[in-house]
Order: sequence, then structure tokens, then C-alpha cells
Amino acid sequence: MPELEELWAIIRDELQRSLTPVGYKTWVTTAKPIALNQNQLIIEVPEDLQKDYWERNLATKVVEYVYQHTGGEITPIIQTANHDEIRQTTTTSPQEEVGERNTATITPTFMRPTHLNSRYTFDTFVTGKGNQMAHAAALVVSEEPGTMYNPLFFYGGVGLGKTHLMHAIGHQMLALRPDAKVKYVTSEAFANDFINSIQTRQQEQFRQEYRSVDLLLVDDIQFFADKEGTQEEFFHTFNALYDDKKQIVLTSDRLPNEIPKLQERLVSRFKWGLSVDITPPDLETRIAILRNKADAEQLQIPDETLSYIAGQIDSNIRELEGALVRVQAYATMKHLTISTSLAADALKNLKLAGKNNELSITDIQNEVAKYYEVSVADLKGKKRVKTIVMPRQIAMYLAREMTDNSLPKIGRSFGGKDHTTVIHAHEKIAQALEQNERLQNDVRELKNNLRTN
Ligand SMILES: Nc1ncnc2c1ncn2[C@@H]1O[C@H](COP(=O)(O)OP(=O)(O)OP(=O)(O)O)[C@@H](O)[C@H]1O
Repeated sequence: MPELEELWAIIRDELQRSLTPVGYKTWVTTAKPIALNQNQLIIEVPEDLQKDYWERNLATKVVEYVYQHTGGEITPIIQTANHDEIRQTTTTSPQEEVGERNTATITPTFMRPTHLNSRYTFDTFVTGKGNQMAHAAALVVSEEPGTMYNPLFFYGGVGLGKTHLMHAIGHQMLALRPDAKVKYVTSEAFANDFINSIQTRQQEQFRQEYRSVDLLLVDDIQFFADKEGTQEEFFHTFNALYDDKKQIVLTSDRLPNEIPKLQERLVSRFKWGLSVDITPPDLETRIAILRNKADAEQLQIPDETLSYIAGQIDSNIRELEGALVRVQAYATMKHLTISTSLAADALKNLKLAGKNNELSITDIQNEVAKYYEVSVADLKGKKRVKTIVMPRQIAMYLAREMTDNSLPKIGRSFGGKDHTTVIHAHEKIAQALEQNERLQNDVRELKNNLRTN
């Protein structure tokens, strides 16, 4: 039997030949051979989702390949990586080749009356820690609809890419099976269709339409709450499709059991498949999203400026994209090239609009002091120990970011410091935020506390 590395190279080559490029990138490049002990090959993958896929689809192939090449028998053992470990984030889409390969077949089928947004593909979806699982699950159901995760349920905050992923599933499925019938609706559109069908006595056609699809995508199902009749109808639609092994994908801003007035029988059905949450992107992912957008629009914009914009908006991707558009419009209006200071000007009003006018420097000092368990007097004082310098700089940073006070005024509020000290503190924290994940969380939490106080 060859050594571990050599064996893995054989397996990888074979898998590369048998999988699609995107499948290879998603499942194989994320896996690591850990050990070969007494014919047990330990393979480590990032999450349960990949483990599942490996066990169902790839493990037997591995046994076959090893047998073909070496005549030996091995047992692959798939295990997940330690969850505490910082996981690698993929900031570029692994879909590039597939995108190119499929363009020729995609176009005509997209003319179907289903409303898929042509921009929302796997190709344009940037993956990072907060959406990696959702992305992988989306890929599985687009390639193997109705078998592995049915229904697939995405949940998470506003503007984090749930709709985008849903459409991407639709596009990918149509690329692989151009004759597939894909239907995307919001829960409200479903409800309206249903009510219209009653009014126009076309219930039969309505049922026919919804129950004959291969993939049903229903967005924002939290709006089913309070709609008893619609829930009833959806229950039957769900059952018909499910029994027929047709794929159902749903999204919501929260878990099914947290949706008020959603019938218990729907809640329990939604749990049959896989529920995956999407969490806000980290700074690195936000920069990658902006870079993708800027490139797609052929915008000349320095990396430093993209980092700045990404640092300003830390939760909603829709707002992040909006900020880029705003900067672009501002540059056009002023006939200037895009730079960080131009971006700061362009976003100033936006930030002010989101600012809490009531918020004072004192509020910030109190909150930061409480958060880091130091005294406000220390924040205003001159002590140079690290446990105080860092909170002091964070408080100055927040005062600059979240209030409309001038630099000299902020300096004065910190025990009569010079405005250059405030500028230095702001730069220091802004820079550290680009890399320091712990600090990103601290600042996010502090901002949230200050906004809701
Ligand atoms: N990972 C990503 N890569 C690239 N663009 C993204 C990503 N996530 C979201 N976007 C973009 O952000 C915008 C908002 O995403 P989307 O509409 O899918 O959010 P959502 O979670 O469905 O929000 P809502 O809850 O408001 O329906 C879209 O333009 C989408 O293309």
C-alpha cells in the first residue's frame, strides 16, 4: 500500500475525473487525508454536511479507486474537523468553471415564466464562514434534487443572500436539466395566486401549476403566519411534491418553530429536511463581495477603499451593495476618481442617517467602560497599559463613527486630548478591524448595544 500522500493523490485525480469541477472543488478540495492506519484511511472534512455527502457518494468510489490502483482494500473513515478550529473561508466562488461551461445551455431555458434573477447565480455568490454551509447544501439540492435534503430551509437576517441562493439553485438545476420545471415565488405571491384562483374558480389549474413542478422555491415563508387558508393549501402542495420526490426550498427570517401562527404540521414537515442558517459575513467576505461587484461593473476602486466601505457596513449585504453604488454615483457627480476619502464623504450622510442623534460621547464611554470592565475615568485618563489603551481607542473610534461630534470635541471629551490622538485611535482600530475577528465581534456588539439603548 502506498504512503498516505501518494494514495491521496491517486484518489484526488480519480475524483477529479469523475466529478464536475464544482463538485470537485466543493467536496474534494475541502477534504484532508489525516492518517492511514491498518487500512483505515481517515479523511477530515469541514462539517457534517460534507461528511454526509462523502459517506453517501464518495466513500465507495474511494474504495474502488484504491483497489484498482493498488489491489489493496481500505476503509475510508470520514470525520469532521474540530469545530473550534478557525475554518478556512473561501472568498472566491468555486463555480467559475461551471458558469462558463453552462452558459451555452442556460440562456434559452431561463426564458421560462419563472422569475429567476439572472444575477443570482452560484457564480456571483461569494462564500465565507457565515454562508458556507448554506452554499454547500444549495449545491447538493441543485444537483440531487428531492433526495438528500428535502425540504431545504434557509433562515437568517435580512439581506444575507437567502433569495440569491434560492435562485442559484434554480439556475443550476436548469443548467443541468434544461427541461426541469422550476417555480420561484414569495409566500405572498403564493397566497395571492391561491386567493385569485378561488375568485376565478381556477383552483384546479392552480393546483396543477404548483404540483407539477420539479423544484419549488418559496421565499419568506414567515409571511404565511395568519393566513390559515393559504397554509392549508400549501400543506397539500408540500405533501404532493414531497411524495413525488420533488425538491422544495424555503426561506424565512427565523426557524419554522419560531414563526408565529405557523401550523404545527407545517413546522414538523419543514423539519424533515435540513435547516441551515446564514449569518452576517465577516470583514474578509464583505470585501470579497464588494470586489466581485466592483469587477462586474468594471469599477476602478482601490483595495484600501473597498476595505473601508466593508468596514462601515457590517451586517446587511444589500446595504453593502447600496454603499458601493452610492460611492460610485458620488464620484460620477463630482467628476472624481474613487478614493477612500471620497468614499468617506459619500457615505457620511448615509452614516449620519443611521446615526442615533441622541447618542452622546458619554453614552459611548459608559458602554465601552462597562463592556471592558474598566472605569470611565481610565478611558479619559493617561494610563498607557494595554487593558486601558485598547478600550480607550475603541471608544474614540465609536465616537467618531457613531456621532457627529468634531474631532477636537471628541478629544476634549477624553480628558482634553488632542484631535490627532483621536485620528490615530480611529486609524489604529480601523486597521485592526480588518484582521482581528475578536475585535470585529466586540465592535459589532458594542454598536448593537449602543443602538438599542
Ligand atoms: N454571498 C454573497 N455574495 C454575493 N452577493 C450576495 C451574497 N449574499 C447576498 N448577496 C447580495 O445581497 C443582496 C441581498 O441578498 P438577498 O436578497 O438574497 O437577501 P435575503 O437574505 O433574501 O434578504 P431578505 O430577508 O430581505 O429577503 C442581493 O443583491 C444579493 O445578490
